[in-house]
Amino acid sequence: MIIKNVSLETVCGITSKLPETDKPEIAFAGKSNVGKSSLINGLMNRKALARTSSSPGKTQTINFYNINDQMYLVDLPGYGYAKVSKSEQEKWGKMIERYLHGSKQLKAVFLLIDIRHDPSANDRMMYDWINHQGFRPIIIATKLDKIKRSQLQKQVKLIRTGLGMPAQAPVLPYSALTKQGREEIWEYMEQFINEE
Ligand SMILES: Nc1nc2c(ncn2[C@@H]2O[C@H](COP(=O)(O)OP(=O)(O)OP(=O)(O)O)[C@@H](O)[C@H]2O)c(=O)[nH]1
Repeated sequence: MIIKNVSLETVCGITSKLPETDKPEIAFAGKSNVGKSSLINGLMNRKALARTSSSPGKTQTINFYNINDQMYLVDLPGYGYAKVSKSEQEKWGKMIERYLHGSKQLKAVFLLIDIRHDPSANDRMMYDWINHQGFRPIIIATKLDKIKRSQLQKQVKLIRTGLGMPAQAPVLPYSALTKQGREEIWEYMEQFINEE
């Protein structure tokens, strides 16, 4: 997709009413600090519209980015950040559930996993949960530039096994530094957007 204009259209806090948009939505989930804001900025060709930070746990809102008045990228709050209280995390869990369950326009959910690490218990829970909500999560393995090329297959396999993924399901590696993988992710997103 050629990005002509993007804007942060809606920011939802924990008690906000979720918007009912009339354009396809693609959502992004992942644990705090996995590189979600960096990915969303990269997909939008923007340096810093989505907040990036080295202090994790900042994104405690659901953000709707309008792309070309054609679709929305939906940034879900990062999970698993220890400094956010259990009760707060539970509230967010319910809010995300409300969104996944309630959105009429949600076409796909991408789940981000750091390519260097085994998926955590929280990652597995999120993966199962997205499945349970009726979506097939597409995995994006972030921070590709942090591993050697020779480690790629091994790390992808760790992610597959760790999440219990079916053989054909894709794992899309991405680096926010080099933008490697950006086109493949857009190709996937466009398939979902064009699907009826
Ligand atoms: N080397 C490298 N660093 C990355 C990459 N993606 C993100 N980072 C860094 O990882 C840190 C976290 O990135 P963010 O994009 O803020 O992560 P987030 O998932 O939005 O984090 P939360 O706000 O906690 O939800 C930042 O210091 C980024 O610069 C990547 O592909 N390569």
